[in-house]
Amino acid sequence: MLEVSNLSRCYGAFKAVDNVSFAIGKGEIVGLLGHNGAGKTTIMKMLSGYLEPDAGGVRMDGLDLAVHTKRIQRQLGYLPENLPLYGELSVADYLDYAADLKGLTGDEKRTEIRRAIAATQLAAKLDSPISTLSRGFKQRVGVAQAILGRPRLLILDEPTNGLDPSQTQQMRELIREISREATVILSTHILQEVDALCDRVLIVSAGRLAVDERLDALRRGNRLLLEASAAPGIAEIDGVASVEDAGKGNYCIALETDADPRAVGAAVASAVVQGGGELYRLQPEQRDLEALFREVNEKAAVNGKEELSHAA
Ligand SMILES: Nc1ncnc2c1ncn2[C@@H]1O[C@H](COP(=O)(O)OP(=O)(O)OP(=O)(O)O)[C@@H](O)[C@H]1O
Repeated sequence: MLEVSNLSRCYGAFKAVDNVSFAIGKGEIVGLLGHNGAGKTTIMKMLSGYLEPDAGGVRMDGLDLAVHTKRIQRQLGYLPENLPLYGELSVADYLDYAADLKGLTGDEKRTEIRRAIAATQLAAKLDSPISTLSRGFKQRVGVAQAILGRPRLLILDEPTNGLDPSQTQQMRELIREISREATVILSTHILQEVDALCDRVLIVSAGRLAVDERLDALRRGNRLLLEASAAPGIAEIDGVASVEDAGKGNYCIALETDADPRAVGAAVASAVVQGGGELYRLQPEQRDLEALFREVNEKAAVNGKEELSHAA
């Protein structure tokens, strides 16, 4: 549904997004995770057509966003990080204005506004000026404008930013509800948010895409750690994506997405033994989002130091 190819964007000489590619299918909830300044907002702005990439492109259902900008924007909803809400407008007036901006008219406009109000439970606040709303309600107004027109792709930048725990819970339920009809990309730097909501995680580090992984695969464990005297022919085993030789008889075996770790483990064990080698250890690697995130950041820190020493 959404194809992002080699997206890059600089601010002056600084490269904020560097050659990012991924594809997202219909109905997925994808978390875009990364430290402050990693490039999440810049990517989302480019996905929504509000910022032009310097290189690369975005396609939705095969259509190029740079060419069919308006047509694609009508099918997407965007909650920016700092949504400019007009404080003096009432919630009802603001949503009316937002619906106009989306090109909604007549009955469709009325139906859509009603639907967005019901989905975000804003009925009690319709006449309240936005400036008088709590942070949580302002965020709901932001989501309400984003879902007007039943977007097929919803892009939410930090949707629970500044919300208290109960508002956060309500927002997560709302996002789950919305995802029944739409593909959702949400950016956050909160790991639990991704764990609680998403099917898949993209981790951005220093503008680059460091990880693109399904959370069920991550939980199931998609790597095997092998310690053996030799690892003959392991890379050719069905279900093995790659084998990294970590030295001293240690190998890290990455599995293909749909591979069964038990079946691949059994095949690896036989390959070692039948090849005349000795098997010392074979186990699935236990990883969770936190470990993965830590790994990415450690790698980024090492790369950063190397780049600095090259520059010196
Ligand atoms: N308009 C701009 N001009 C110059 N630099 C910018 C601009 N917008 C973003 N940057 C820089 O680009 C980098 C990526 O910023 P971006 O806002 O995309 O990161 P982020 O991952 O969304 O961060 P956060 O989690 O803090 O919102 C940062 O170093 C930021 O300072």
